[in-house]
Amino acid sequence: MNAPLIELKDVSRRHDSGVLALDGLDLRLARGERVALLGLAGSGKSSLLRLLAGIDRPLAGAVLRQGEPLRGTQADAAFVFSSPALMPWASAAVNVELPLRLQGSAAPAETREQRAREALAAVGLEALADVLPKALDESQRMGVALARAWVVQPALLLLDDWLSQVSPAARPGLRRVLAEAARTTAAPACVLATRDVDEALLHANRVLVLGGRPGRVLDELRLDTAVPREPAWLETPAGQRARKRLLEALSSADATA
Ligand SMILES: Nc1ncnc2c1ncn2[C@@H]1O[C@H](COP(=O)(O)OP(=O)(O)OP(=O)(O)O)[C@@H](O)[C@H]1O
Repeated sequence: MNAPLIELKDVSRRHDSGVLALDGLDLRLARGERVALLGLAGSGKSSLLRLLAGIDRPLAGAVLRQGEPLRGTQADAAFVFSSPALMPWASAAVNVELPLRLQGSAAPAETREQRAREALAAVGLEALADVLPKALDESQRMGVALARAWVVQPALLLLDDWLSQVSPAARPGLRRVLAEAARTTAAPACVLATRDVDEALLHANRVLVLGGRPGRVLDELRLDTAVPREPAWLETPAGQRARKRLLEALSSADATA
């Protein structure tokens, strides 16, 4: 059997402040897989994403990338946060190019720009490549942030609460943009951290409920239907059963925190 893209074995993570954020955590993540980390504030979701990206190191246990110990950050691991954090003075294309510049890409400027435009095309924003962020609406700005992650051709895409500050009406469109981008190129493994049960259910084939202090996996739910799911799926009997189970797991997390 092929090694998973990333594997965490009995991992714990202590922050420099002394806080033990995670303990005894196991996770195998396959290429192209869509996982949601669901948990209350402080349950360790972001800490786990940072371990997967190689930004932080575990206190104990192992983080393996295709069977080898992960050493430092990975050029093909990309984050999207709840704030798009675009440079206001730079066009969408220049914003999207930024990771290539930061990675010290040896590619000529024209190639970098071409890749930025391709990443914008992947999220349906090619026509806005030369536009400044202030001329974009909120979902276009988040689309540019997604393109900025896409430009590195990620094998691992880490979404840290990415839709929490987008208005509810704009969320289905952005989920579809992500799904469409993943269809047209090699789909990255995609890990979404969220406090929102419905967001987890619409995104993932596997939902891990994190909870307790330190954080650990309290429950794991596998879902077979294709993703992304439309919000109407939440009202089906399968959707309601899944939501009930996750809400119960979250309230037990609350009790153990
Ligand atoms: N850089 C840091 N330095 C010290 N402690 C931290 C740091 N980051 C997180 N923590 C602590 O680690 C624990 C887990 O935090 P983490 O941010 O991973 O949780 P989270 O589930 O992502 O929370 P949220 O939903 O609020 O983003 C918390 O107790 C938090 O205060």
